[in-house]
Amino acid sequence: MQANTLVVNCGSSSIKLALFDHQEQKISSALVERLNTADAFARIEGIDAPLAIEPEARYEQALKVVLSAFEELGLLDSAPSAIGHRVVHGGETFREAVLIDDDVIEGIQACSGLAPLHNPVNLAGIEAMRKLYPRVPQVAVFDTAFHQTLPPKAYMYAVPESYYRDWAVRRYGFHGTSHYFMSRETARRLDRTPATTSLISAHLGNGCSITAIRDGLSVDTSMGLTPLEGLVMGTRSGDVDPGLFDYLDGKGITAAALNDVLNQQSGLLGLSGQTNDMRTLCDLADHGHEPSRLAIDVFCFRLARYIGAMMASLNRIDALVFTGGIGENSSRIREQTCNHLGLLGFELEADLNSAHGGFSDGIISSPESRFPVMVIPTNEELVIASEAKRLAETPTPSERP
Ligand SMILES: Nc1ncnc2c1ncn2[C@@H]1O[C@H](COP(=O)(O)OP(=O)(O)O)[C@@H](O)[C@H]1O
Ligand SMILES: CC(=O)OP(=O)(O)O
Ligand SMILES: [Mg+2]
Repeated sequence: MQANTLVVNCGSSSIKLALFDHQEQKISSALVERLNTADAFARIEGIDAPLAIEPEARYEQALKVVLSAFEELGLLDSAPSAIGHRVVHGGETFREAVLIDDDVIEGIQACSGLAPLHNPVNLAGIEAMRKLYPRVPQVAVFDTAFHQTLPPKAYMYAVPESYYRDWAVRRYGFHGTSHYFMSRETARRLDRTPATTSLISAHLGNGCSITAIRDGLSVDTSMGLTPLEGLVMGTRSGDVDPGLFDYLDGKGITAAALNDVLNQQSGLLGLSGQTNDMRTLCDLADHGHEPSRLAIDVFCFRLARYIGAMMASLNRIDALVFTGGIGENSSRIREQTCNHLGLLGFELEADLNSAHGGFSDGIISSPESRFPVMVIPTNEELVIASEAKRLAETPTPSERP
């Protein structure tokens, strides 16, 4: 079976690829890891042997290796008909997915300062794919797009209003493609329409964010101007007192240096001193490593506080939904978080929560719970593929009759 749409998600040290057919069924996926190091490798779903990637390979070289393997396996014709890229920050310029041209690339570059860990590498992937497939329509799908419906009371910071007017300082929110998928999939599973479904969506991966979705629209979210605000994450601190910047400036740590620390050396890694990986952290805590236990406690408590906060934006809750690597796989994190929320009426059913060694898919709350709690695996790739296909098939103004 040959692919129609290719989805590319370039991270700082990894590339995730997915191939979809004409019916939007996934036919394969691949993951490149440890990019820019001597032990870079790629793996294609269902194939045991890893593909060798040259040491210190850049995006284009790594992509070529995977794409040739897809071709050899008969999964990809000489070229796909559309390519969809995940782009993290679209600022106020991009309110929805767009076909990529030189102006779009410039627009994405202009937003790079607001997502320095993400946008430059997303662009590296776009540039590489444009070189490899110059004639294939390529589409950018933004993490920020779904949050364009936030009301001003949720997106404005209480700072001088001119910061918004002059410098576009506001909450943008991220992981929008995942939260959008959650809103549609939750509605489908509850036999409702998206426009009548309200939920709290907790996306817990390496980056973590939570969104209040009212009648299918994002109305509040924990990430802000950049993907640093909000929940505790793998290496990101989430919320801190902004007074920290001046205080540590007095100790010789500049704002730029502190920003790097808060993005790359904080969160679970900073608190535990060991790892940003939640699975490893849970093992360490089980073996009595106190800093790891503390990191988990801070993670769950912050998350519980945010679940409470998101209720202020909703007039009904059809479900609290967990997703992302941690949300989908860690019964322990879901349990510890919901244990803070008894007063609000969230109650898990232990057997449902811990079925399948932690991995869950479906309802995990008890019949007594005031609100259903669910686990739903996210599928950002599917949303990106369907946006890419839709835009690639939309006639451009010059093609319209
Ligand atoms: N069984 C598990 N228990 C706890 N954490 C897990 C488990 N499986 C995966 N995770 C965690 O999920 C996180 C990665 O989430 P994922 O959504 O795959 O990341 P990314 O944001 O890179 O897509 C890691 O912290 C990993 O340890
Ligand atoms: C925006 C963001 O945090 O993305 P990720 O989870 O991929 O780091
Ligand atoms: Mg992710």
